[in-house]
Amino acid sequence: MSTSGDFDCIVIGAGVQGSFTAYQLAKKNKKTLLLEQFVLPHSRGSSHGQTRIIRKAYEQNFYTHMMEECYELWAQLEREAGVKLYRQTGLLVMGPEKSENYQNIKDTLQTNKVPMVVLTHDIFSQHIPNVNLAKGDGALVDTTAGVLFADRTLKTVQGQFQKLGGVIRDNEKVTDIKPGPVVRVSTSVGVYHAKSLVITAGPWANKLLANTGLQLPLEVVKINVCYWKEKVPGSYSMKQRFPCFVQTECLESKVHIYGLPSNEYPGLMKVCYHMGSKTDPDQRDLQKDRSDIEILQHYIARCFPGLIPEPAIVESCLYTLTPDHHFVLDYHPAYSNIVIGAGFSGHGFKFGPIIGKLLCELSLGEVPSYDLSPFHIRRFQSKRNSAL
Ligand SMILES: Cc1cc2nc3c(=O)[nH]c(=O)nc-3n(C[C@H](O)[C@H](O)[C@H](O)COP(=O)(O)OP(=O)(O)OC[C@H]3O[C@@H](n4cnc5c(N)ncnc54)[C@H](O)[C@@H]3O)c2cc1C
Ligand SMILES: O=C(O)[C@@H]1CCCC=N1
Repeated sequence: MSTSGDFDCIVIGAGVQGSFTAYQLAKKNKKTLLLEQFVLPHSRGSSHGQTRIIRKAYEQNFYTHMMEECYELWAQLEREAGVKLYRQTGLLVMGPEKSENYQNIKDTLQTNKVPMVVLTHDIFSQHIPNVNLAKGDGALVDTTAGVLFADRTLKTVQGQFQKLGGVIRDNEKVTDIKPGPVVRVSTSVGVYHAKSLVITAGPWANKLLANTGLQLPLEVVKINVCYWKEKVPGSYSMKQRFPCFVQTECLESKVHIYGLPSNEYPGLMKVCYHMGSKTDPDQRDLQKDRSDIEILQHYIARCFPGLIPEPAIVESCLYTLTPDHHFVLDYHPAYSNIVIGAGFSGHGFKFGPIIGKLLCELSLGEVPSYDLSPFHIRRFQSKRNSAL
């Protein structure tokens, strides 16, 4: 196979965002190359694992708006590939009734007429068994929410990209980028040229952007992905229609705690802390902080009495955080044919199809389908609120 070539577009990074971007470009008949440093599939970045939450329950209207179309795009891909990628379970949101976070989510759902159910304390346990709702906490269910099958998504979207004539070259690390009207990309194997470049390198974004003279305020943190054993197997399972959940804040933590019904490992429910400790993505396994697990243990013992409060499995995954936890979807400030998708801050998977569409639009010089001002690089000069 040739180790050099000319493309309409090169996409760097075959995580969820790069894979959907490459697929969208190929759908528009653009000759596209998707480069990945590791052998695919891999578990060193942010997109691996079996499951992710999809939801419309957000504090900000702009995310809920984007999710309206995004659900359609997920369904379209499922139909096109004949694969099931989404399972509706609902998302239980719990948090201090009067808190800003909880009220903002409720308001956004109401404003956007998203189907939801408010669960008062007197009916809560009828609907959600085996969960203790804290005194003073409100509870609602975003009924549109559910679980995305993550690994299956990557396999599917990369497969569809290849069926459209797209080229994936894995085990090929990008080592240099030379900007210009035609961008020159060097890898561990060869040299490629393209009219435009999309950088979706996840936790490695700043390492790559250094080749273009840009650094973004990104922080990479390692997440301990914890699975907890059900005392009665199946009591929090997807089969029993147990929902995903987010606890916006609680006695133990101001940081969100979230979980998904047991499914991928029978008898084990995934419950995680929405923050981790700083790491270098190439040194991930040296970061051994487990203080979040202690917080989770206390929370689980108090609120999920049907789980053994000791993690049965701990896996690793990386978040790439921006200061406000909103994404970066923008042109490179110095080069209009280099597009950046970065900083997905632990909540970007569900947006994959729409991010792919938007990054494709930017790289083709089209007007983006949504107002991208919340995602512009220039916002880092001013302060903003955080996202869920
Ligand atoms: C534990 C955990 C739980 C999460 N839960 C949810 C959830 O419930 N719902 C949700 O919507 N989101 C969730 N997220 C967030 C979501 O998974 C991420 O936002 C998303 O996966 C980011 O994808 P990415 O493509 O930007 O990054 P990545 O998946 O890391 O992809 C970047 C790719 O670029 C490649 N790369 C980097 N540098 C180079 C180079 N020099 N040359 C070639 N290739 C390179 C990397 O190897 C990698 O494959 C979660 C994340 C984690 C870690
Ligand atoms: O994005 C999601 O839905 C999950 C749950 C809430 C915190 C971050 N990720």
